[in-house]
Amino acid sequence: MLSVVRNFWWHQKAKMELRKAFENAGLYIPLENNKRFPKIHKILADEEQQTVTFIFTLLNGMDPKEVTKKEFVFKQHFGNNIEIDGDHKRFSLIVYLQAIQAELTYKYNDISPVISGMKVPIVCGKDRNGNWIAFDAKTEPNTLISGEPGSGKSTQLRSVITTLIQYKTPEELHLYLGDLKMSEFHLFKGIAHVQSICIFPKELTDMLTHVYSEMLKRSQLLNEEGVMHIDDLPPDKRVPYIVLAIDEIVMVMDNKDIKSMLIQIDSLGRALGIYNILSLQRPSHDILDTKIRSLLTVRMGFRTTDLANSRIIGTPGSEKISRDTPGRFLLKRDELTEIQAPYLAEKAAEKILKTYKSSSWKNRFSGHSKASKENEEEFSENDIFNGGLK
Ligand SMILES: Nc1ncnc2c1ncn2[C@@H]1O[C@H](COP(=O)(O)OP(=O)(O)OP(=O)(O)O)[C@@H](O)[C@H]1O
Repeated sequence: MLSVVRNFWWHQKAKMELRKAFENAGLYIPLENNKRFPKIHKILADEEQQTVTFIFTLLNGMDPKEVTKKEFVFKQHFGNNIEIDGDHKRFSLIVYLQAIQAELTYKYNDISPVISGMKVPIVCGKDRNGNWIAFDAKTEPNTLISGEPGSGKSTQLRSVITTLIQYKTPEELHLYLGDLKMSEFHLFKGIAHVQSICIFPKELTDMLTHVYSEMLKRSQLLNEEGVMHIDDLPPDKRVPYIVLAIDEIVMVMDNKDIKSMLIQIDSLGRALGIYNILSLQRPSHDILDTKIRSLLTVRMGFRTTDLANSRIIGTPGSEKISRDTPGRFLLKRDELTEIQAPYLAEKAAEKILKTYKSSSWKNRFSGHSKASKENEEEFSENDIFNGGLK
């Protein structure tokens, strides 16, 4: 009985607080001696998720834009951790009772139980409820990481790649890295998993040509063996997973050959065990046209300058991320989730990676190496650019 009473009073208090917020936000219709407020339909408390959700509808004639414009008033009443969503009439206001963790130090041991069992785990970070979030590139093969300078993209790539190196052997996973900013991937030089680190567009073209020809070979192999996925190949014919990661693609997306190969790799890579992660500072419709965007199904939207940028990434709300929280981003998969990325400093990464270095390491496509010439002999330009997989 006591809990029923407590529940009733709690509901009344929450309702009154929302009414006060409507009043301060000017969301009401004045009557002679009274005010008509939006209709509150439901107040739901979720103990597990630590949220309170209000569902309300505006009265006819009320401007829905006022709700988002007056978001600050709702924050004054319910705190900074709220989310307002709705269209022209019906809205939800979610109040998060637990703030997202602002700093999260990268520790492989914390991540390891979450990714256990995944084939090619891509670590994201922690959500509001303190749960680690990661996904398997085997089922979600192509990812876009985007956001303005200093928002945390390179750091995130560093954590993702460092995690993969610790999780898979060099026989199980090959990494192909494009470092067009010439800033990040030097850390991975000498790592046995890493086949190549490219810093110039020509090297990148050679590297992609190689990955593309590998894709054709794998496709033929699956055909010959009559299987649908590289995981189903007989043990003596197994091939490693490939992760292709390119930091800052803006420099090369006007190169038609590179764009064409990326589109084909992203379209066909899933069953062939070839996965792609692209990072990009300033998204625009020119760089991320609809074709490539539709293939990059996972999006990590770090802080952006405005809503237009966030929309291109597919993470509206990224423009609201504060400068004071680098590493904070919105993860778009089926749903949009706010995440804090782990922080792995360069020095800490160097320490982890030391044990994975090989003294016989060679950077395959650096300086336009002969490996690309071998591929050119195996596959003609027609194979590569005019649908050799048909
Ligand atoms: N997950 C994180 N947690 C805490 N701080 C972070 C995190 N990620 C990045 N930072 C801080 O933000 C700084 C910039 O990060 P980073 O270089 O990854 O940004 P970026 O988006 O790649 O920038 P640019 O596009 O200019 O290279 C880092 O030096 C670090 O101080």
